[in-house]
Amino acid sequence: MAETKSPVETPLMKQYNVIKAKYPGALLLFRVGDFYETFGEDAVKASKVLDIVLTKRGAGSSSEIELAGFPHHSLDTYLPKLVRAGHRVAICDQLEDPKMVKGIVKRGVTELVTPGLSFNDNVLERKQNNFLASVFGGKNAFGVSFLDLSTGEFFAAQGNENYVMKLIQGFAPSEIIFSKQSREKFELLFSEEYSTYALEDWVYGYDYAYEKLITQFKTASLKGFGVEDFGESIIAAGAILHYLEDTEHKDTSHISSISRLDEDRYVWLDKFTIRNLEIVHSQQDGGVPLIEILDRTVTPMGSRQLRKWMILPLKDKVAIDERLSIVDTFYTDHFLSDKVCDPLKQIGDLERLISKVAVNRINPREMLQLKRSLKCIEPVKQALASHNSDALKKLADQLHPCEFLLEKIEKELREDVSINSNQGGLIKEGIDAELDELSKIAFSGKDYLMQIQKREVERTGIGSLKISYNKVFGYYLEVSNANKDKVPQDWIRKQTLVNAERYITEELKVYEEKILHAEEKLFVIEQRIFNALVTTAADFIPQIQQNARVLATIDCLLSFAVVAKANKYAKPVVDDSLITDIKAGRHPVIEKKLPIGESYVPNDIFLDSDKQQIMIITGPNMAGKSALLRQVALITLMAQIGSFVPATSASVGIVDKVFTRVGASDNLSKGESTFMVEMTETASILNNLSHRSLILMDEIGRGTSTYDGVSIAWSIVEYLHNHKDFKPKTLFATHYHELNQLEEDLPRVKNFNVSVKEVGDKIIFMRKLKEGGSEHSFGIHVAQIAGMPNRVVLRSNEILHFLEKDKHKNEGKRKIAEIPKPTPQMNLFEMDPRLKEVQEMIDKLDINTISPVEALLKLNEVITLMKRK
Ligand SMILES: Nc1ncnc2c1ncn2[C@@H]1O[C@H](COP(=O)(O)OP(=O)(O)OP(=O)(O)O)[C@@H](O)[C@H]1O
Repeated sequence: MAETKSPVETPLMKQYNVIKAKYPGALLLFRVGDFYETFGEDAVKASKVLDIVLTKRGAGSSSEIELAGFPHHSLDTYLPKLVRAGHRVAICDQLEDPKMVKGIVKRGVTELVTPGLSFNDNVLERKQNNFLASVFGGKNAFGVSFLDLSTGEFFAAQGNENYVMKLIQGFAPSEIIFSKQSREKFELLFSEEYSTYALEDWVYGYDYAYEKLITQFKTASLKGFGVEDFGESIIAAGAILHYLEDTEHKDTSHISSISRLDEDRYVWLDKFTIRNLEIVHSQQDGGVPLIEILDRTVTPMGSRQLRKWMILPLKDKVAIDERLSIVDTFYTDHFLSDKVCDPLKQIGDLERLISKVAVNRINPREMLQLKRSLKCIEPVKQALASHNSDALKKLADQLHPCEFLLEKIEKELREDVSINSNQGGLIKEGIDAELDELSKIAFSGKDYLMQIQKREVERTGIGSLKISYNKVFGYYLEVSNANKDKVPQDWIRKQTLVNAERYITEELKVYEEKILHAEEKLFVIEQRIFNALVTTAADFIPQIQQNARVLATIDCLLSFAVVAKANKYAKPVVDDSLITDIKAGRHPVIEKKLPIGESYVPNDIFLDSDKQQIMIITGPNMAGKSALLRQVALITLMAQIGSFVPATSASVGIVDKVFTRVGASDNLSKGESTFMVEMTETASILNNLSHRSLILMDEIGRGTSTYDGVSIAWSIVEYLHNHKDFKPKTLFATHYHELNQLEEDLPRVKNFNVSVKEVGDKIIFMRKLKEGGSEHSFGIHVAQIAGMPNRVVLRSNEILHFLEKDKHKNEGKRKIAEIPKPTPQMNLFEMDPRLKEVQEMIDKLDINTISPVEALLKLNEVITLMKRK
C-alpha cells in the first residue's frame, strides 16, 4: 500500500473504483505490491470468510474505508475458500512491472472466478467434473448446456422441463446461468441447491449464440456436431461462451466441440429415480451411493466418466455389448488387465493438464507430469493392440502417443524444475548456446564469490565472515560487532544493524553485476523456451483430449472388471426382448453394508409382457420389499452401463425408462403436501409410460387414508395392466393385502411375498421371495423392536384384533364399528393385592421405636408374603 495515504481520493483508489464498477456483484481482489487487498464491503466479507484481520484506512476521516488483504502467494489458499463460500471473485492484477513505470501501475481483472468456472486445483474435485450449466426456456422446448472449463467438455441437450431438470440433477453443476427475464422461474427452481447468475436477456438470442459457437469451433455451421436442430440448447450453449468472455476466460482453445446429449440414446431416469435409487448421491448423511461400490477407477478422468455413464445408461444393444465384452476380457485375462492398469495408474489428470496448456496456465512441474502421463500411453496402446479382441484394437487405434511432444519435453525440460517458470533451472544443457554460456557465468560467478569469502576470511581473521545477498544492496559481507575492528580499510560500510555491520567491496560489485546480469538474461531465455514448449503442447490438444477420453473409457471398464471379481458379479445378457430374468439377484450396496455375520439373501425375479408383467409384493415391514425393488432396477441399470451384475445370472431385456415412486412419507419434501408430491410424481409416471419401461412403486397410496390409498393403488395397477399401448414391467410393493385380489382378474398380475417365519410371538425375517400374497404386516412387532413403550404395543394389538374381527363381520360395509375404549390403567394395588397388605404392614410401623431384630423379622414377613402366589 505504499502508493496511497488516503484510500478514497488517491489515484490508486480512483483506479480501484473504476475497476470495481465494471464487475458488479463480484468480490474484487486488488493487487497492490505483494498483496491482494479488498476494500469496503468486500473487505468485511473477505475477513469473515478467510479469517483475516479487518482494518480501517483513514480512520475518522470522511474517506474511512475497511481494508483486508493477504500476501499474493497465498492466493491458491484463499481463493477456493471465497469461491466455496459462494462468492464470485474478480482477480485484479498489476499489468506492468512496477519497477518500470513511474506513477500508478496499470491494473486489470485477469480472471473472474465463479463457482462454475475455475481452474484452481483447490477448488476442483479430482473425481468430479466442475460443470457450469446454462438453461433456456423456449416456446417449444427447454435447452440446457453444460461446460466443464477445466476439461473442455461441452454438452447440449433439449427436451421438456422434466428432462432438463433430470440432467441438471445428474450433472450436478456448480453454477447455473440463465437470462434475467427468466430469473424468477429459475431462481425458484435452482437457487436453493445451486449458485445461480442471471445474464442480460439479449445474450440468450439464437443468432448471437450460433455465431459465438461457430467462431469458437472455427466451423461454418454446427451441422458436424449434430446440434443444428437443437435451437434452444444452441442458445443456452452460446450464452456459456458469452459468460466465459465476461469472466475474462479468453484462452479457450481446448473447447473445440460440443456433444449432443440425445434423449433417445440413454435410459430415461426421472429425477426421483436418480435420487431414490441413490445412483450417484446418497439420500442420507453417511449413506453409500451405487457409484461408491462401482468406482475402482485409477484416473480422475475415469472417475468423472463413470459418473456420466451412471446417469446416462445406454439403450443400444451393440454399444452395451461392446462394453460388456471388454469388461469380460479384462475379467478373464489378468495378465492383460495388469499390463493396462499399471501404466494407467501413473497417468494422472491428463485431461485437466492439457486444458491448462490451452489457457496458458501450465507450470513447469505440471509440464513434467504431462510428459509422465504421455509416456504411459504407449504401453497401454501396445497391451490393447496385442490382444486379439477387435474392441480392444479399436481402442488402441484411438490412442496417440504424441511422441514428438514427449521427446521435446524430455529433451528440454529438467527433471528438478520448480513450480514457477521464472526462477531458473528449467531448461537442460545443450538446448540453447546462449543459455549455456549465461549459466556458466552465473554458476562460476557464484563459485568465485565463495573464493572471495574464503580469501577475506584468511585476510581478516574473521572466521564467521559470510557473503550474503539481498535485493537492496546486492552481495555484501556481514561482520558481527565483536569483529568490527578487524574490517580492512578498502571495505565500504553500507548498513549498521544491532549486532552486525554490512559492507561491500569493489570486487564484489563487479561480480554481482556479472552474475545478476547473466541471471536476468538467463531467466528471459528460459521463459522463452518454456513458452515455446507450451505452444508445441497446444498443437497436441485434440490428440491429448482424445487420449483422455479413451483412457477414461478403459479405466471405467477395468474398474467394472475389478468390482465384478471382488463382488462375485456375473456377466448379464442384454437383449431386445421384453423379459427380465434375474437369478439370485442381490442389492449391490446393501450386500456390502450388512452387519458382520449377516449375509444377503438372494432372490429370483422374472418379469415379461406376456405372463408376469406386474408383481405385487406384500410382506411385513422390514421384510426387504424396498431392497428387492431397488435391486431389480440397479441390476438392470448396471447391465445397461456395461457392468457385470450382482446375480448368478441375469437376462435383461433393454429398458428405456426407469420410474421409481416411493410412498409419500418416505421422503419429506418442503412446502408441499407430501401426498400431493406423491400423486404428482405418480401422475408423471403414468403419463410417460413406454413399452420398455421398468416401474417401481413402493407403497403408493400410503400418504392418505387407507380406503383412498387402496383405491388409488388398485386403479394404478389396473391402469398399468390394461394400458392399450404398453405393458410396462412393474414391481409394486404394498402393505395393502387387498391388492392381492387383483391377481384373480388380471392375468399378467402375480402375487408374491417376502417371507417371514413366526416362532412363538417372534418373527424371523427370511427375506425370501415366494409366490402368493401375505396376510400380515407385523407392523406392531416392528414397532416393538424399535423400542415403542409397551403400553402402546399392547393397545395396538388390542385394536388390531378388534379391527380384524370387525372386518370379517362387516364385510362390504364401509364404516368400522367403534373401537373399544382402552382399559384404564390399573393402579399397582389392583394389579397385585399382596402389595396392599405390605402397605398396611408398613403403615403400622414406627421407625423410631423398632429394634433392629424386629425390623429384620418384619422384612422376613414381607418376603414370605410376596412369595405367596
Ligand atoms: N435380501 C436381503 N438379505 C439380507 N438383508 C436384507 C435383504 N433385504 C433387506 N434386507 C435388510 O432389511 C432391511 C429392511 O429392508 P427394506 O427396507 O427393504 O424392508 P421393507 O419390506 O421395504 O420395509 P417397510 O415395509 O417397512 O418399508 C434393509 O435395510 C436391509 O438391511
